Amino acid sequence: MTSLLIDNIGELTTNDDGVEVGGRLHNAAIVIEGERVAWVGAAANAPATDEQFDAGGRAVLPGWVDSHTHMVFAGDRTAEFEARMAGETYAAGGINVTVDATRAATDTALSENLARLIAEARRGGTTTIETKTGYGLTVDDEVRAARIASEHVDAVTFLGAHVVPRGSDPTAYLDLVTGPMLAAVAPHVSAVDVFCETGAFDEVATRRVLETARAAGLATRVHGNQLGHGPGALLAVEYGSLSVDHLGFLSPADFDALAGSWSGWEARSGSSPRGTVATVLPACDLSTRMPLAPARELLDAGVVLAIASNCNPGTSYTSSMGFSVATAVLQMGLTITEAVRAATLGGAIALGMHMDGWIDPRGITQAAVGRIAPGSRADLQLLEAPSITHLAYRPGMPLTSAVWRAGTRVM
Ligand SMILES: N=CN[C@@H](CCC(=O)O)C(=O)O
Ligand SMILES: [Zn+2]
Repeated sequence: MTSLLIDNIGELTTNDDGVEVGGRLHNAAIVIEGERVAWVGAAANAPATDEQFDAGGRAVLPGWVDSHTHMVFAGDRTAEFEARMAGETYAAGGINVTVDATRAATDTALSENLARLIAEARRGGTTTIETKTGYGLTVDDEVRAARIASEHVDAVTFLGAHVVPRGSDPTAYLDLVTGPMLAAVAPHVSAVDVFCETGAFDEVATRRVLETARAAGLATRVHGNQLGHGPGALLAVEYGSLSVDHLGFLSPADFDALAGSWSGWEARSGSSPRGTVATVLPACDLSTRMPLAPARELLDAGVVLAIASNCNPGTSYTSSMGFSVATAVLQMGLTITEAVRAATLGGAIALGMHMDGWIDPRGITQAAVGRIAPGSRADLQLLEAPSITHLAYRPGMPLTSAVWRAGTRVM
């Protein structure tokens, strides 16, 4: 197995509290062996290796873990975006425009579009990607989306409960989603999501989706509290969902429930019981002109936070985690260290990938992601900057200089 030394790292962010709590290492080095990190420490103590890469005093951090995207789609929604920027409000019904385009697309077109989006994400430093179905909304179209996604990404989530498709009866559609559709899609996915919102699925319907998913042995996630106050966050906690995502509108009871779900959990060991991750989606909040989720307050309340791109053609047509991190710092009140941690380790926890031994959609057992520590998957990015601070200090600049995923240089 070939070993690679990444040497002369000016600033190394590991997310490994055993190395330095909430901190960054200076004059550091990393050794990669095969797909995993083998050693992390001071450059002066680095062991001999087969190959060497000089980081030139620049910053290295874990690859981004994008725990929330909707990348299996066709078409775009430029006209809807223009109307929104002219004053229209976002409504769930726009999803049906993408459903029509996606159903009409060939497998090859969907696969190529997904590959294009993943390539964009990799160039921006993303090494782990979750994506959802949800633009098919028939049994065949949802299975097709899940199958195509499972050939490309690290985690696939079933989102048949995205919106009731045009022309369908809501009760009959819920029966379909929680019955034959779930059964047909289950072999291709690791989790089930539901859009719990006015215009999508109400509390009763959301409970049914979460109950049937749980009965099928699948993890759950919830799109909640995006367009207004609602039961999404409370239901996610009640059903032990891995994450609840969006969260622009939270009540004190929502904060209490999310924080309570984490009491007694230590991120370092990953010990149970684990709680429900609050996933904020800054690019989506901006693109829909919705209030920014209260990320600062969630962290202060003791909730584990993730930052994701929510890349999709309706509400957030970007896979840029760098942009999301910069927004979280500049507009949501996070420190750069907190934002980077939420966009790496936070996403990994939201996906259940922060510990060794998770299984990818192709059935391959994988090492932990979201940290740079001995034994973790060697997913890391080199910045064209001396410090992660530059991600927010120089917003919008293409700072990703090199990316390794599972020990292989991918950019
Ligand atoms: N909120 C629900 N689903 C997506 C939007 C999908 C769309 O508008 O196409 C989201 O996360 O924002
Ligand atoms: Zn979403």
